[in-house]
Amino acid sequence: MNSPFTIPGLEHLQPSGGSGSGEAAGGQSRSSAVEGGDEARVERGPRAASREQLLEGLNDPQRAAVVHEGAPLLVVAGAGSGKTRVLTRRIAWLVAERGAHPGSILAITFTNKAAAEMKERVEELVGKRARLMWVSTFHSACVRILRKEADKLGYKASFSIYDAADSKRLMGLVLKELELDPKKYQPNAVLNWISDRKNELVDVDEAAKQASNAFEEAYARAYRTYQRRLSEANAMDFDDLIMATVHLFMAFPDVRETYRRRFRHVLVDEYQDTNHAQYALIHQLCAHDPEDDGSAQRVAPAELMVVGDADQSIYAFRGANIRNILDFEKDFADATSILLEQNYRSTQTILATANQVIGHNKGRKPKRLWTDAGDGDKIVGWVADDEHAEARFVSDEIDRLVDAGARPGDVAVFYRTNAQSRVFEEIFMRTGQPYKVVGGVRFYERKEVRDALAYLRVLVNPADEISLRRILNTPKRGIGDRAEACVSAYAERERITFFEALTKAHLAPGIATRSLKNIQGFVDVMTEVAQMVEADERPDVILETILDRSGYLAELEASDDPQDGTRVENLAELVAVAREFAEDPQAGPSADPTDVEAGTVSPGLGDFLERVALVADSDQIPDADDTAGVVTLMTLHTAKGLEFPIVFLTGLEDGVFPHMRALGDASELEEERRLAYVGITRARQKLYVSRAVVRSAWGAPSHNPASRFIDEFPVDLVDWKRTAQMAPRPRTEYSRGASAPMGAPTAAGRRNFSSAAARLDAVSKATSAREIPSLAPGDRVVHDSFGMGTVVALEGVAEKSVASVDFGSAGVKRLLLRYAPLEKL
Ligand SMILES: Nc1ncnc2c1ncn2[C@@H]1O[C@H](COP(=O)(O)OP(=O)(O)OP(=O)(O)O)[C@@H](O)[C@H]1O
Ligand SMILES: [Mg+2]
Repeated sequence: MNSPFTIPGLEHLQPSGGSGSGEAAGGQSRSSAVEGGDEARVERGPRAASREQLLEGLNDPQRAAVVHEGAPLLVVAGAGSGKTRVLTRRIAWLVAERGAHPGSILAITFTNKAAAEMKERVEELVGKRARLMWVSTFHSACVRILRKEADKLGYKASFSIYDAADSKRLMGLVLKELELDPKKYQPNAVLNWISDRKNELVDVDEAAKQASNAFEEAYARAYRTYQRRLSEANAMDFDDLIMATVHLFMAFPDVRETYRRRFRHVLVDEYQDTNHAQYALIHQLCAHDPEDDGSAQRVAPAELMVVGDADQSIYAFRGANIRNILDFEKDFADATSILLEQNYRSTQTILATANQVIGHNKGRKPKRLWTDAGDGDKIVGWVADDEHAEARFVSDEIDRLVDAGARPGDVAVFYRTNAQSRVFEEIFMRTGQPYKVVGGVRFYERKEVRDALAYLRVLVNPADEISLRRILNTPKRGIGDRAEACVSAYAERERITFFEALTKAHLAPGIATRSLKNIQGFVDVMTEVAQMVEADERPDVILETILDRSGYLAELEASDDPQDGTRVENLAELVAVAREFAEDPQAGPSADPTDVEAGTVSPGLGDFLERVALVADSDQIPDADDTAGVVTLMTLHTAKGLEFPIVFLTGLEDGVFPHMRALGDASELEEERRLAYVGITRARQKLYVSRAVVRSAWGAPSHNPASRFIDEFPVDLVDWKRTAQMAPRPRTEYSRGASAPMGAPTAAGRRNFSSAAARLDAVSKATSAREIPSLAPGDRVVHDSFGMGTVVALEGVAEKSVASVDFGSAGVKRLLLRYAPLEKL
């Protein structure tokens, strides 16, 4: 079956195929989060690679990094210089040549997807025992530690992991409890503030001390209450995972000692994007122990290797601290650095452009990054009238490239913000070009999926109040807000959890008899199914049982709303995900070798929930083998670490990229420029840059001047195939704003305004009731989420017309035409 982690409705857009070559001159190649390349030549199977094979295809400094022993090692180098390749080979080298036990290796990657690929490569080199390594993101590694040690922090091992939506709900409750005006204190703003504190390891008490005005005091109070409620719910948010692990090590030196004894080798990719908390964690494991006066039997610190590129630091907004890489030699005694200077990814043209752009950032260490891949093609520039014309250009150009022998899987389209994918999706749907949006609408964010997961979480952790309240009256079972409030008040008074209060609801004052009966029914079902969890029943079986026993499925099935049909299918998909997990815990992109594989424990519901909780945006990158026929769309942030033969860098406009927010801020502008550097250096052979003169953002069309980054491109390396139509000044078009006079719309501009107005109109129609298209069986249609389909049947009349449409692998859907975002082709 398809990967369970793809978005239902888009799976049909994944033909198969794929080949690889790590050599830029090697023609067709696939995208890869780590390295494609000559790894493919290394024999698969249990036989370990020879010493020569482990060092094959590495240059001298790369080899030096692989075989380095002892002191902390920093590999700094520009994009595409083989940092990730070196890290991967070093792991294999440690196991194969230095006799390191795989279980003594902790390797940190930025995404679960990258971790899975890295593990696979190492396994190819050293065989199955590679599975005992910890190759994971910071978050996954911390979860594994915390599951074992949770009790020391006052948590149960079954703690829930709250994602952004859960945290927001909880913050809503917190703000209410503290009677903070929701207009002044937005949940997201408070959460961001708290996240910043956690990334800096500032705990609740410290934050309260630091607060210097009434606003901050209120934030600090919200932080305190939020943490209290998280811990009452036996839950942690994402930032807690790291902070709690650091605090654990600080508070329990013996625990830290255990992990220092265990991890003899720590390796970190993308080190430039670590934040302070992550840095502290590495420090705990790898720095000399300041309390070690030689008297106690302390363990020597682990061998540490970090690789990174300060020019690619793009997560400052999430607390990443570029100083971590700049100060490495200060932070770790007797550290060594190795520089890599040869780029193996891109042509000279692409590299020169990237180097020149990033050269505009101040206070960076200049780097010499060179390639012997040859000049390659010039960069192609295109100025479109509006964003639709830009998308058309990209689409036409892809057609042309494919006719000339390229595969759609070789192509990536990048943009600054998620919302920009929409126009590209529209045109690809029209032309029938299969595509994949990485990090778009997420399967796990759909309501029904979240509801189902909330049920499971409560079964594992009844203290999880947010999940419990979510499902208490979903489906509707006659437990109203009033009853919920009574239970909540009772819980607070008795200092018991919300679930316990439910079991004793008859003792809580003010609840109507009918509500009591309904509460009892709910508690009975949960208690009964929880016994299956106790008995270690398979996650898929538990899921099916609870969907059935809770009445959730029945309610959807009885509904006339065609959307509910889709919901049932999504739940079926979730059951399939759980089944696949039960049968093969290694499956899925965030696979992590746990004790499960060691054969000690069978994969339980808790393991399944953990897997699901840790699936990050970027994990929707399809497997290389699935992507040969699929164009990849993604934001620049998601593109980090990847490579593609052909790249379209779109929306190069001031206010779009660089982002509006950064225009007035020198340091944010530098971060945007690093993002541009990341984008340009993803391209191996061919780079396109484009911009739109008029763009409708949030519905209102605006004239955006050309991105200032375009000014920074070497003029002679860009071949402008089309320049702005309205300002025919070919010699000045590189300069910012020259082609798009503000406030002076030309005829073309006005046309765009009116077409934008028409689109707006269409949008507002689409969100309310819409005109019912006249359809006949056999008609081709396109749906906003399911893509292209064929009408197979029609029923009902006028307002009640329902069409059954076959959307290929997304299945046949019944859609109420009055509301469905459906267009006849
Ligand atoms: N010595 C080498 N010979 C041939 N190809 C190489 C060599 N080193 C790296 N490569 C190839 O160059 C490409 C870039 O390597 P890699 O992804 O490891 O670079 P990176 O430094 O991690 O890049 P980024 O900064 O973008 O993360 C890959 O296709 C890799 O297989
Ligand atoms: Mg890399």
